[in-house]
Amino acid sequence: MRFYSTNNPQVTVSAEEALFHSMPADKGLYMPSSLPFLGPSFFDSIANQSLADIGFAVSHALFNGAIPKPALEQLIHQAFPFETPVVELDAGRLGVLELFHGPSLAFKDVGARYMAALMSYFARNTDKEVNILVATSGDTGGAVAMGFHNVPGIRVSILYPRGRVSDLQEKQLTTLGGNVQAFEVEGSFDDCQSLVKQAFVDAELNQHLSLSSANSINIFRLIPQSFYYVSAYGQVRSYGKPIVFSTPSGNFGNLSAGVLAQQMGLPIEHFVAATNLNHIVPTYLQTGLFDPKASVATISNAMDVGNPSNFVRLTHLFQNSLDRLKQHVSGYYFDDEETRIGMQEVFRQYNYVTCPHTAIGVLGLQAYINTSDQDIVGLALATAHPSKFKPLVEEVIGQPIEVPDRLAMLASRQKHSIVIPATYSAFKESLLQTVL
Ligand SMILES: N[C@@H](CCOP(=O)(O)O)C(=O)O
Repeated sequence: MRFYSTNNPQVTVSAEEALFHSMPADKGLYMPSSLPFLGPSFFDSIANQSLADIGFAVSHALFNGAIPKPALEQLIHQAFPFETPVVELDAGRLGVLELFHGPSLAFKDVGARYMAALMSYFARNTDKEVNILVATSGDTGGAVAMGFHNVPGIRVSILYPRGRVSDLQEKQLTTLGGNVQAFEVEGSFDDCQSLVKQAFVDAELNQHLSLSSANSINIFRLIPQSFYYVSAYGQVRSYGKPIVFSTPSGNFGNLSAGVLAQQMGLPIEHFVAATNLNHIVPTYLQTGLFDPKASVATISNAMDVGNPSNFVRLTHLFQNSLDRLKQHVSGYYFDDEETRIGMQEVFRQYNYVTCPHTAIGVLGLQAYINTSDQDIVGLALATAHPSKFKPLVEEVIGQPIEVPDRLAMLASRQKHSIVIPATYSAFKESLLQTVL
């Protein structure tokens, strides 16, 4: 499997290089040079297996022997000791795909743990330290912190926007210690993401440090996210209806992963791109104008992204054709008041508690269903456990909710962060001081 840069399709690199270097020097993003069409019969044969078995079967087809089968099988089973169950809200019509059963209680565990396993495999014979930089608006940071905590030869630096993540999300980023450190940036998520991207193309910094990313700019964060679309298909295909996924979106990695699965031959009828007021992609789908903006703070903070990294991948996946993109993806967006009402309605109608992001996924799906005359099974991706947003969720639904022990125990832990202004010079200086 080789990967090209979206800025220069002529130059390709190996899987190992795309994994460790994350971003090409020309500032594009890596994409698979050729995606194997595995076909519906391949997916039918694996779709009812565990997430780990699905991950192994798809990875084996993609790596095509580059990682020996027993090693691949072992590393993927270590990465995925959890499942991604579908919970039906209205049987055969509407459900949620729960992606929050991993250690950090968010869908990002799937990509982060797969990357950590692959990096450990490829780095097993070197003593070079890899520095992972990651920008987070809430969920990626916690998953990466846990996925890479105590992984030998790896240091993790997490950048997050001060005051713009939930309390428990912040504890996940700032309390592990060891090889994980957190930079609390006086700015927005977009500032954090821009600092990380500048670091990757800073020749001087790259002389001192071997840098890699665990954000969705790294194609190996996205590939494993395609596995749970396969698992979902297996759980609802017996209805024999077209399947529509509604993906709550910020950086658009999750939706791009679904499109990768679709293009490998997984029968997916349509996608809904559901966002909060950071509606750059739904607006693009309406107007054809891609107009990134400074992000707006919302109650669905993990989706507060004003310049979605993976937009370029989405356009490449549809050969830069807006019409093709629109055939497969519809966009909807919702403000905070609509999100709150959505959370209340899902709780009232189905006795199911959602986080604000998942509620936006359900709202997007309902909006799509209202415009479609097809009889479909709609699945909204439940991206995070509601307890990560406990005070908000309890206030909105008017009831206390339970917090899983692994999250509750963080509340009393001491936060450690390095506060920096949102300037590249401050970040670079601080990074060099702490990791060299
Ligand atoms: N929604 C993310 C923002 C970073 O996105 P990523 O998919 O590129 O890691 C978060 O929760 O941090």
